[in-house]
Amino acid sequence: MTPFSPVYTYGILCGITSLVLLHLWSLVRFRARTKGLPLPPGPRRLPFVGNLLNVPSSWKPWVGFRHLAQEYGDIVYVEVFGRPMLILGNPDVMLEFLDKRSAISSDRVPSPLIELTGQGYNFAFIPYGQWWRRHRRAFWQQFHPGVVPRYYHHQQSITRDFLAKVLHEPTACQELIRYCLSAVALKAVYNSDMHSLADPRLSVIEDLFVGIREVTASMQLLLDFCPSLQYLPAWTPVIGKFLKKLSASKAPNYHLIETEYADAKARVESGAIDHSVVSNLIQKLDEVRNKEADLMNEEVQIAKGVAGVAMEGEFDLLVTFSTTEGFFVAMALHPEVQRKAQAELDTVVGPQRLPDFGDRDSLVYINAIVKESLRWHNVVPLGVAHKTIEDAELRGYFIPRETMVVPNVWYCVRLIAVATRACMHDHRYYAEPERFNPDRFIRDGRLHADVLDPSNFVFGFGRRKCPGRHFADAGLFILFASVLHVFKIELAKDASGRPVDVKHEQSHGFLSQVTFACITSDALVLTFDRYPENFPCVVRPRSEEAVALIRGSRPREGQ
Ligand code: HEM
Repeated sequence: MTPFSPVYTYGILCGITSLVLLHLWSLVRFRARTKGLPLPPGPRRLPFVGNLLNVPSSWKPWVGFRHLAQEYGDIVYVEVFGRPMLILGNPDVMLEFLDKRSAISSDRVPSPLIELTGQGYNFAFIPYGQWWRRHRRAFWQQFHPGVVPRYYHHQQSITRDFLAKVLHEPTACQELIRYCLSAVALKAVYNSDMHSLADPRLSVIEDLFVGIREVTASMQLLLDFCPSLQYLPAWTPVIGKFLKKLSASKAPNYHLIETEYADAKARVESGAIDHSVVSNLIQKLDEVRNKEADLMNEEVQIAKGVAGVAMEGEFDLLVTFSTTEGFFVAMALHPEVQRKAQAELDTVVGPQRLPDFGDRDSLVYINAIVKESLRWHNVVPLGVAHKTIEDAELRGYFIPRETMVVPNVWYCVRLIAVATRACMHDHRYYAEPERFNPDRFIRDGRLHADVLDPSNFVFGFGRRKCPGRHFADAGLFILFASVLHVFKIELAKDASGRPVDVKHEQSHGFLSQVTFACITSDALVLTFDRYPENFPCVVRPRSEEAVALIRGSRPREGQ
């Protein structure tokens, strides 16, 4: 058969006709699905790659997404390699689609990143369905608002231990924050103690962070849209190095979960009684022990996974850590906020004791600082993407099933937190969001219900909303109140004794950490890093009474 033979030509024509018919047929089917509704507005799509070139892949993609929103509106539709994506840029539309209609918008986009970072056990990334529901239920039973007070004691005593350690070693403040949060999680989840920075589990946790810190939104999108890239060899420029770093987290991750679970199980089986998350889960296994073996195996898997997520689902710890780090930087940059907080603490708590959870309702300004910290340094600027499970209509637009939904939380939090929703349209407020200003949440000496709460956005949406939020919020409260009660947080000094000039920034990763440019007096940029060794804050005790208070506070159990 030559290239010009009739059979050859006929074959080609048949092929082209079939492709055209297939395309027309899928168009007709798509039209039938849309019921005449248009897709949401968005940039023009190119053949095959779609909007690949329009999806922001540069520094801080949430800024790029905001530009798309400014051009196309609150609901922007793009497609990359035929896969649909919706970008929501307005708080009302986020709540409408992801909260109120969460029955259809709570799926996850399968991503190669999950296995690559050793997060296969993490139900945060499991598709919406029965398996996810069983994990979520088991997790919620250990972390709903009714049971979180069970952990207050650990959160409080480990925070006090943190104060003593910072007093002793103020230059290690940043590492001690990581220690404090990891120790609380370890105690609450496995009833296991962590006593110092030398604990080897801390470096395991640090290794976990290495992988996730590498995940930028653009890399995530690239891998999500072209999963086969994960099989590229390690020597491949850029992607190979990225993949290698990700996989460094995998082994330590599983090791930590398995070892801690086995230790906790041995304790439970020896009859020791504690109320840690994992022992509660193991005790619950008794309910299914005599039923089918498969069911039992599944329940063990769920218990391990739930404990693993609560302990170091690398995401949670890093988010809480970055929020706390942002708080320290905010305090150093805003001494007036510190003074106000300390005046409140002096009045409500007084110099004779440290704050505790019983003070929470009276510490209005501290509560506002917690809210403002969550808003100001918004660690998950694009939330965690959801996916739709069926075709939907949103404000007159057709949203196809399997659309990835990205809420640009950074944009909405930056805008709304200045005051009420109406202020989103008020240009006078647009300059304000960069300022750390807890007063924006207070009216007449109380937290004001009309001011939109950042928790409604930074913890995500609907059925996927962060189930660890009450635990995280309690931990942030006790840590911030205790630190401010006894310490002054100041900017570090340069060699000539002048405070370094610090500019707060957000890193461009999926989890956006605190970065800062420290500028010396001769205007030389010292550091501009995501995780600099040079924490630009110095922490010192407020007074001799504060030192006595820290030293006299109750030591932790087991010490
Ligand atoms: C400041 C601290 C925290 C922030 C800002 C935060 C934020 C988030 C966000 C944005 C999501 C995704 C929600 C969505 O898909 O719409 C999430 C999910 C999740 N978070 Fe948190 N989180 C924090 C702390 C924690 C802590 C301490 C824990 C564990 C004790 C935790 C456990 C989880 C879990 C298990 C999920 C997955 C939920 C699911 O997919 O069903 N988080 N979090």
